[in-house]
Amino acid sequence: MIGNTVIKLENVDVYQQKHLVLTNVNLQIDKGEFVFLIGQTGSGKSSLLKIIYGDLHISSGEGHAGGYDLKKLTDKDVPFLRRKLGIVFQDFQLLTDRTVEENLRFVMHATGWKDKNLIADRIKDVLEKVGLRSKIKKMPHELSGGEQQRVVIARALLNDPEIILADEPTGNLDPDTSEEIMLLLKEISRSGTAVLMATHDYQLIRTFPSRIIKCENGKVLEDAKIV
Ligand SMILES: Nc1ncnc2c1ncn2[C@@H]1O[C@H](COP(=O)(O)OP(=O)(O)OP(=O)(O)O)[C@@H](O)[C@H]1O
Repeated sequence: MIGNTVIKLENVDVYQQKHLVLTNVNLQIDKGEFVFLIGQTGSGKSSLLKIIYGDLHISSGEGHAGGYDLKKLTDKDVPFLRRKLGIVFQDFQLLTDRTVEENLRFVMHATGWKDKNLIADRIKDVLEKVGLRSKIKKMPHELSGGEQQRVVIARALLNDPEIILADEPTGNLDPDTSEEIMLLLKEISRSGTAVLMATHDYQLIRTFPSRIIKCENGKVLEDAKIV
């Protein structure tokens, strides 16, 4: 984090291969902010998130995320950058052959945690935060879709990230469960972790008014309105 700023992109062009997806992107997200990211299919939302988590490189412009200079990012830096970013994507699902606790422990080992007691405490901590302390020994298939998504959010919180990047986190959930997940993400942002959430769910945006940015015609627009 630089000052209170978690993400800062200045005049960034976003390419997928040779295809220019977004031009001259300027974006700042501060500690604890909640931001919706909207735009039609193919407008560049995922590409924008990929720039932030180091999956696409910045060729022109300047970018910082989680204290890293994205332009100077090396392959070795990427796992460390991702510890500063909690990633909640539909394709980062739980491992189906192990319990909630084992899923969380797996990530902790992969991100360098060694002390058994600290690991156990942290797992309890994040499950408490998402209201699933009692489900620690359950297998993913024993949980509802909303509960599974809460575990995914708990997993994203393990390394105390500066921001959660969420790509359609309510995409597979019914309206009531979607609202519960939104309430949780809002609460997380209030406690200081910023949230950037890509969504197509305008009803959810109406229910939880927040800053909205929009990918449209190759640009990222601020103060977007939904109709
Ligand atoms: N790996 C890739 N190689 C080449 N072009 C790509 C690649 N991934 C995406 N694109 C192109 O980049 C553009 C932006 O795609 P992106 O996935 O960022 O859109 P999106 O707004 O996230 O869409 P959705 O809402 O469907 O997830 C599209 O034109 C897409 O075809």
